[in-house]
Amino acid sequence: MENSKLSFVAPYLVLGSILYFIAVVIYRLYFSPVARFPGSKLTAATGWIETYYDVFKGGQFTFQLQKWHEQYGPIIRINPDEIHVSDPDFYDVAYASSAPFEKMPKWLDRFGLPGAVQSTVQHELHRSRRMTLNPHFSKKSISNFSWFIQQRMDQLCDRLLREYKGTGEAVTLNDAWGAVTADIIINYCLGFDYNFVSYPGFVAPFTKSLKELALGIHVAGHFPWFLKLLQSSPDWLVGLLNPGMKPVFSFQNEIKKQIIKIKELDHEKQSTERHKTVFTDILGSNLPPQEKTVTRLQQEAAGVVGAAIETSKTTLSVTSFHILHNPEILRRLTTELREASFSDPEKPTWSELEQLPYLTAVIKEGLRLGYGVAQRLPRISKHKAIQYDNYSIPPGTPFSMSSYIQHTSSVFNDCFAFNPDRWLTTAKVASAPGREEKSLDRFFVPFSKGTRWCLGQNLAWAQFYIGLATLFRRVDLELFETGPEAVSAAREYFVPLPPPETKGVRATVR
Ligand code: HEM
Repeated sequence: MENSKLSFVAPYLVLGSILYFIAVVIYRLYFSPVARFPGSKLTAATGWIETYYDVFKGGQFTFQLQKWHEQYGPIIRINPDEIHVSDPDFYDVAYASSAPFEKMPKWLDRFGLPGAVQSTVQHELHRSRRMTLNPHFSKKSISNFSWFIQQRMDQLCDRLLREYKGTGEAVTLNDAWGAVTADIIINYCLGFDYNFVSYPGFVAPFTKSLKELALGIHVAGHFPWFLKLLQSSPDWLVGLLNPGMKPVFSFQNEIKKQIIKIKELDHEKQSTERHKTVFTDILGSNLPPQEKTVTRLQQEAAGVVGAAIETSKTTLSVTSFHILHNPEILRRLTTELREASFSDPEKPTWSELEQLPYLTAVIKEGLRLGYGVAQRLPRISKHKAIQYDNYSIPPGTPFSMSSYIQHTSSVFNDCFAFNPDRWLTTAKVASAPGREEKSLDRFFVPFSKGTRWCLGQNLAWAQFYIGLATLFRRVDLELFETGPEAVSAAREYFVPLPPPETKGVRATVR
């Protein structure tokens, strides 16, 4: 009896689903507010195309966007809901500093950190969170901490000279930079010193786990239920299934302990701490109590640390590769560093290093070809349409641009070549014939622009100046079995990654 009921209903269910699917596709293709935007009909009809390129083809959606732009023009629809623009001049509109743009609600949970500043959807909530954090990342605040960056770089160079010099053994610079960067950011934000720089081969289980986490970003973005399932499972079970995640759990537990400890200190003691952590700032702010819960603080801290490590590590590795791969660049850089006069010749300050034109140009070129966050950065204008050429992007529609596509656009002549000299001329460029000519800096967007631009860029700049100057002043490195593919952007997992078979930027010490 039950069986015959089921066999009666089943065909109607199947037919109903097919009709629903057809109706959705017809709506998306012909009646959606973004139906008239150019682009592939297939990706306009279903979000599975994005999932296919991101998850099943391994971080290929960003590169597919570029191919679609070549085919359909500068403004395209990239999935049923979202518009992508490839026009260097539009960046100042899409990421305008005066615009109260929001982020996409569907990405709120993809890092598993919905309480973190970078996940925040609403403009006002983001503003209050960001204003609390801003002073901690001001230039003055970072300058006061630059002694630690120098100290950690000296420790790294001492080890390279003591353990690697003349041995022929190669060091993987990605790991070395990962260790330094993680030490710096964790100490600066949380007040712990893990001393990853002292680990064998500079490989710490924690930084290894972060790499693995990055590889999960597309699965978490496209299948949020999977992340929720992992988060609701006990740590011991996830650790059993994926032992690589254990260091992340213990890091999160330590953050929790630290927050509880700081919460227990009274106000006076908090403000006299030797080095103030981000928690001290948030707890001492006038944010409402729901913003000061242990869970929210834990997510904010993990978010800041996560945002810092992979981006800085990639940029420093890419820059180091290009310096070592181009003898003329290495020669000019080391000559400038040797001939400059510093108040303390052994330890130039960040502000003294900023005055060096060639070092600055090398860092900028490293940031350009490191792409920072290679994935597109969607924004939503809630109430006002955004105009691009003859197209009006309706309010509530996500629109995005990508640093990868911006930095490989025609404004950067021979865009894949590492050419610091492009930053040394004052010549202006136009993104197309007849358009306004602007300085190249206007097209430089590794930290994005607008209200959501990188919170940690002062710390990033300080690390790059002090880090690269110390390494290339003190250590004579030579690339070891490393070609350009080791720093090529072959996959996009939020940050750009080289092909999986590459072994990183390896070098011996002469
Ligand atoms: C090479 C180094 C870095 C690059 C290229 C970079 C790039 C970026 C970009 C493009 C964004 C915007 C992301 C978005 O719109 O979703 C961003 C945001 C952010 N970055 Fe960085 N970043 C770097 C280093 C750092 C460091 C060292 C820190 C930590 C101190 C940091 C913390 C953050 C945070 C917290 C946000 C979110 C800001 C917000 O939503 O208001 N970043 N970063």
